[in-house]
Amino acid sequence: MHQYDLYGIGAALLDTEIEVSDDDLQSLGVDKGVMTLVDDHRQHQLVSALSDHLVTAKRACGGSGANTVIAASYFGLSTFYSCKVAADENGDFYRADLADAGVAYPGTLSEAEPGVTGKCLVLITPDAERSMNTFLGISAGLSTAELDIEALSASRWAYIEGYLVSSPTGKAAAIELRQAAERAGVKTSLSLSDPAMVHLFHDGLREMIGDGVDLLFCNRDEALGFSGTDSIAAAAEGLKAHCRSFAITLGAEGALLWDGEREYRVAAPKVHAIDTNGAGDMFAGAFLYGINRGMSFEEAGELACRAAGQVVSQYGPRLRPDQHGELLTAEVEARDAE
Ligand SMILES: Nc1ncnc2c1ncn2[C@@H]1O[C@H](COP(=O)(O)OP(=O)(O)OP(=O)(O)O)[C@@H](O)[C@H]1O
Ligand SMILES: O=C(O)C(=O)C[C@H](O)[C@H](O)CO
Repeated sequence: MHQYDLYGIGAALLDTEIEVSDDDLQSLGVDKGVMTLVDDHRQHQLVSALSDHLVTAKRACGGSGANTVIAASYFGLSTFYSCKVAADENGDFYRADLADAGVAYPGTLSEAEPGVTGKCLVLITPDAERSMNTFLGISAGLSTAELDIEALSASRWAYIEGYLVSSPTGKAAAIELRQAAERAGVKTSLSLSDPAMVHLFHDGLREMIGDGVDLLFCNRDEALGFSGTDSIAAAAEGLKAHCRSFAITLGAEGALLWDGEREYRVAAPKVHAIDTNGAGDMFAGAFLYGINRGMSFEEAGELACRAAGQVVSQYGPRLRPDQHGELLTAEVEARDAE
């Protein structure tokens, strides 16, 4: 009997989203389409330069891994999340937001230390692309101290955010989590997170993956960068050496899935995309829900594409709680109609 369906780990970040033009990105010197680590000062500088463009006044706890685990929780999985916040207002907010979403967390999250909770400034261009400037704050010190091996051992699946590779202690925590999961017979999954992480920390990601995870998530650029090729077919072959199954997301073209035996292409619904922040995170959350509930890769991929299609049609990396239930109802109706 498993206490949790999904145990995740990642950086705890509060998101602020701002709509900008490509000219804004250029004049502010922001790299488009990737996550760049910045200090507090640079983040403030960007926010004040763009304060009249603000699109999300509402704070929500983000960070890629949290977006995934919260989505999985709203779909109906029992979830646990390891992360680190500071003893500040954002830290209190983050803890409350996780609890509201029904996500359990380790005791260490309640013993927050002095410092600053991490923040992510997400700049959205008219082509719906997201360019992120992240100040990790106290999340840079996320470490094995935030792991709860008992909770992990009582879980069905583990999910590791690849962004952790940028912090030496975060990477060590990710590796220990994977190894503990392997010892306890918990299935392992990991997201390569961002093309910049693949480019800057390729070897670190290899260490985090070890002899291979059960399920690897990545997008097109991450797959190509990780495999050092410019063809998706070749990248897919290359990835098979590092995992027992994968889901490669392909933006508006949906996803390429491999369940260890067969490959499947799943189409994305036609939507008007305005903000792709968190699209990959939602895909992973919905997909993990699906396979936890016994769906085939193809069925889980269809649900994940529908859910991610909804996320890119609205601002912010998360859906409202009720939207998860609506997606599941639509899923059942679509299957009944087949
Ligand atoms: N324009 C779009 N139209 C429909 N669905 C989309 C679109 N863009 C993304 N999606 C959905 O989101 C999923 C993930 O998108 P993508 O491959 O761009 O991942 P990503 O780059 O990791 O996203 P992000 O890093 O911004 O979270 C896709 O598989 C698809 O289901
Ligand atoms: O868009 C992505 O790839 C993300 O991972 C989303 C961000 O990490 C997250 O919302 C930032 O807090």
